[in-house]
Amino acid sequence: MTILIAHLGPPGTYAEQAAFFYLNWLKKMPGVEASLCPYPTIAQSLQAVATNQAQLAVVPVENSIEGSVSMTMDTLWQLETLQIQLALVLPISHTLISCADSLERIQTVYSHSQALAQCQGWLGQFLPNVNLIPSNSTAEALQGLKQEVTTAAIASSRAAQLYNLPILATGINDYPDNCTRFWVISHSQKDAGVQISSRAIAPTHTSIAFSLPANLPGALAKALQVFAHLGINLSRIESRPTKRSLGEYLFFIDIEASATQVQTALSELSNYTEIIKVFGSYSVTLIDNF
Ligand SMILES: O=C(O)C(=O)C[C@]1(C(=O)O)C=C[C@@H](O)C=C1
Repeated sequence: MTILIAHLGPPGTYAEQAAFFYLNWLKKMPGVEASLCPYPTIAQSLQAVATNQAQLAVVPVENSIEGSVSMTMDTLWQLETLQIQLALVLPISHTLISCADSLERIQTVYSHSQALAQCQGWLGQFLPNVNLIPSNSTAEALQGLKQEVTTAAIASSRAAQLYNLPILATGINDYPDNCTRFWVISHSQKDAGVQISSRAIAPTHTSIAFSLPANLPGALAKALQVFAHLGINLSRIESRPTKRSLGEYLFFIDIEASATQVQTALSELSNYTEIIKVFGSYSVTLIDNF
């Protein structure tokens, strides 16, 4: 069987780069066949796994400059059956790609909203008067550049090469150590083979999310104290609207331990929460060979 890996497309996105790294890693295993499968949105990549069109999805979760990728968190909460297998950290270096012969000629810049935000200081300094237009992905933003010389896009130098487009400026992200964390996601019950391949490395992190039974003083503090009392470190906490009513939130938490190590904490946590979802335990790998 060929393992299909869903990712945000078209070819040339950072998500494809992370998925490609994982594909090469999987292919080193005897008898494993795998190929990449681009989808127009992050939500559709995750839905592809939930509906068994693909066995894995590689999706962005968090960026060191701009923070969480809300589409990933919201979709993971909504889809019941997904599980994180592995985290991949990809260094991100953005380039300005355009057929214009100088910055002065550029009127419009397209890119994924995360990439536009990661370069907002540079854009403010060098292209203060252009229209900034968000696209579904950095690679999608490259479509149409050859026809329209007053436009530019922010994407990777790899994407520029792939589509044979000229680079006008490199390293335009506002902070040089820019990196994005991706999750490799599988179906929770299926594809034991895929799960085992990622589990060869001992899990170091567990990601969960929960809602609270009522918006009362100390409700979140009581839930978090469970971890504090047991001496368990959290590496991230994010809130997202429940979408049920204004001011009501879901809390997404990354715990620095595997689910088996924090079993007591998770069962105690259920006393203070409404719904808890455990998204999985996994290890973190840095992609440094691109
Ligand atoms: O548009 C892409 O190339 C993506 O892979 C998406 C994405 C993101 O959603 O954060 C991934 C990495 C970068 O942070 C910029 C954009």
